[in-house]
Parts: sequence; C-alpha cells; structure tokens
Amino acid sequence: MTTLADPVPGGRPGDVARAAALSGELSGRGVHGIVLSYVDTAGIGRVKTVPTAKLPAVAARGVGMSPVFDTFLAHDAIVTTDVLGSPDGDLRLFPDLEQLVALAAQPGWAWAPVDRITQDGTRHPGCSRTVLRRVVADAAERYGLEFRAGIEIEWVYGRGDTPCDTFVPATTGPAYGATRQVEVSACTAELLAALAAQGVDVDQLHPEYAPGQFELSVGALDPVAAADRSVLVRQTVRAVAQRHGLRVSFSPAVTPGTVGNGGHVHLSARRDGVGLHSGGDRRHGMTADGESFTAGILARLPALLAVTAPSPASYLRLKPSRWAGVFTAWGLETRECAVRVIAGAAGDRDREANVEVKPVDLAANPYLALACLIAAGVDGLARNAVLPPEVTGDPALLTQEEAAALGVARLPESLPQAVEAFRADPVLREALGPVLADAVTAVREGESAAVDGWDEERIAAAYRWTY
Ligand SMILES: NC(=O)CC[C@H](N)C(=O)O
Repeated sequence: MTTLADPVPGGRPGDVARAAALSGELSGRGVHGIVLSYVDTAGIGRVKTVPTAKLPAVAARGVGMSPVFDTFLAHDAIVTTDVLGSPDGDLRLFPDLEQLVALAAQPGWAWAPVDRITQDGTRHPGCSRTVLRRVVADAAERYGLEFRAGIEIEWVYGRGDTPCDTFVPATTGPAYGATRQVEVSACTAELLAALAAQGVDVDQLHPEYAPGQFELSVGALDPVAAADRSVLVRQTVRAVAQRHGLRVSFSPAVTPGTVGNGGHVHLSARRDGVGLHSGGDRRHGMTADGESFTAGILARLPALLAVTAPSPASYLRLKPSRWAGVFTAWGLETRECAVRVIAGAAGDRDREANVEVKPVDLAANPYLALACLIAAGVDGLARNAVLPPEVTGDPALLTQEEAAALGVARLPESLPQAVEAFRADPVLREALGPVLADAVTAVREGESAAVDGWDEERIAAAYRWTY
C-alpha cells in the first residue's frame, strides 16, 4: 500500500525529453505560456504560469509555490493548523505532461494540472491530486477495483457590463427554453468548438432551470482525469464567455431562494472489467458489491458534505425540492434523492449504470470530493453494507413517520454541521490523511467564521464571483 511518505512514483522529476518535444511543438503553434493549475483546500483554482520555452526546466525541477495555500480561505485570508499555514517552506509544482493542452479560448496559452511535491521529492500531504491517486491505487490493490467518474458542470451567465457586485442574467427565456439557447448561441457554439479542440468529449450542453443557467456533461474518465477535466472545462467556459462579454459564476448559490449550481458526481466501479452496478441480483440490477458501494456513500453523506459542499454558499443551494438532493435517501433515477441510482438504457447497462451523487457543488475541490466519495464507497463494500428501502418521489413530502421508517433524514443545513460530522468520520479523515483532514476542518471553520451572522443575500453576494 502506498503512503504519503512514499517517494513520488513515475520517475519524476518529469520526463524532460517529452517536455522538450512538447515545448517545441507548442511554441510552433504560437503558445507562449503554460498555466500550471491546481485547486486548493477551499476549492479555489490557483495558478502559476511559465513561458513555453521553460517547460523542460519545469519538468526537471518543478516551479516553486508555497504550501500556505493549503489553508487559504476562498477570499484569501489564511488560517493555520499544527503544520500548515506558515509562511515558511516551499513546494515544487510538476505539470502532468499527459494532460497538457493548448487552450483554444485563450490563444497563446496552454494548461496543465500539477502535482505538488516537497523539495525532497516526496509527496506533499496537502496535494489533493496525489491523495486522489492514492485512494484509487489503494482500492485497486486491496479490492481489485477500478473507477470511472464524471462531474457535471452548472453555471450561470451574467452580463459582463454590470457592476461586479450585481448579477444580471444574460438570458431572459424560460428554463430549458429554446429562447435561451438562441440568446447565447454564439458563445455556446464557441464553447463546444473550444472543448472539441481540447479533446474534451462533451455529452450534452443545455439551458438549465435558473436565470442564465446552463449545464454541460462530459464522458466518464478515470477519477484523476475526471477531476482534471472539471477544472479544464471551467477554465474554458469562463474564457469563452469573456470573449463574448459575459461573466460566469459556478457558485452554488448565485441568487438565494432559487435553484443553484450543482456539480453532481457520477461514479461507477468495476472489477475485472465488469461493472458492479448492473447485471446483479440486487435492486435495479446492482450486484451485491455495487449495492454496498452505493450504501457506503449514502451512509457517510453528512460528513462528505464538508468536502463536497465546502462553502457557506453551498448551504443556500442545499434546500429541499430544488433537485440538489438534501436527504439521506436513494432512489432509481429520482431527482430529489441525494444518491440517484442510474440503471442505464437496456442493452448498454454494463457501460452506463452508475451512481450519481447530488449534494456536490463546484466550490468543492474535485480531487478531494472524488477521493472521499470513493473512500466512502469502498468502505461500504468492505463492510458489505446494504441499502435501506428506496425512495420514490420527493422525500421532502414524506411524513415524519414515513421518513423515519425509510431512514430518511435531512443532511446538514450548514457548514458547521457538516464539519462536525466530518470531524467524527474516521474513514474520510484516513482517506485524506491527517494533514489534509486537519486543513479541511480548519479551512471550513475559517470560512464559517468569516460569514458568521450574515444573511443569505450577503453570503450569496460574497461568493457570487469567487467560484
Ligand atoms: N438538472 C438538475 O438536476 C439540476 C440540478 C440543480 N441545479 C442542483 O443544484 O443540483
């Protein structure tokens, strides 16, 4: 089993010859700089950039960046833990050359996700990409599992010519409406072209429910690549919008009191090439292991929220009857259950069947969210966990007696409640490792304290353009 103290695998410092070839190729295509991208504990994308010609040197030695960002809050205040938050020390950012891509909507730039590695060349315990890779590797080693994941992306388009503290939706038409598709059609066409040029396999793009809201879904990938993709897609959505004079918000709650932006996670597990979510003798075709995996996620949802819904704004979105899934309930393709079992279309179930987790938003660090969801599922599988009765319809409409009989309870209604559950959850804490688990707790507590006593309108406004 790998541990956080292991030397970094894969022969890093990086593949210098490959970096030299890529640097030459990108320079020839007019790419002048490379965005080195990672996501911090608070869910904020942080970057450094280097000239394209420096890529071989960066592959060899990395680029320096302080570990202090592990305890940054979304608005850049810094909290501390026993080991993090100090201005001392440095890390090296190593780009993943396999994921390096020229950015179609930012001519002159390419993008790559990074691993953050200590000066001694060992894994940095705060590197969320490394932690996800370790959780996936552990599940493969101990249980022979492989995973596929996809993260849905929702956002709203605001008019770019309005003051920063306001939100004027860029569309006026009804939810899912044809008028909306026409209103931002030049922008969304360019978005599809940019994503295709970047090799992103888009499944669907459609106008969503809230004013100005759109949703995009992409094909499933291995978990680390799925998290990388979520970051790249958001960078692209924002860059294309800016070229069209539009502003983008991925915030969970752009306007309080209405439907928010989710980042639903689709997850499936396979063993020996065979999916666990179809072809079995349990409900809706689940195998026994598929049911246990799903039950493991359902059981840990209150604690998971500290990672999947990490912002004070997350709890403005997590309201009943808004398709965000705010009850400990599961059901077949039902939109109000936190865990939605997707059976897939007849004939293609082995490929399509998966578990969708709804109380996840795009303030979440996608690497941490996937690491914790996988760890919860694997723990369920290890314990042979079973699912309670399924729920049909909206769990918000159940009477107290009906809810109790089905084991349906409301998920945490605030970030402090989620943090309390996370603190008491040994499985999620172990998945993240002690350093990152403490960082998650400290950052969430700092984020909660920063908005203490604020009303919903003020919280929504504070985070509207942060994510
Ligand atoms: N189509 C949908 O499921 C909408 C999801 C919803 N916007 C959310 O907050 O999760």
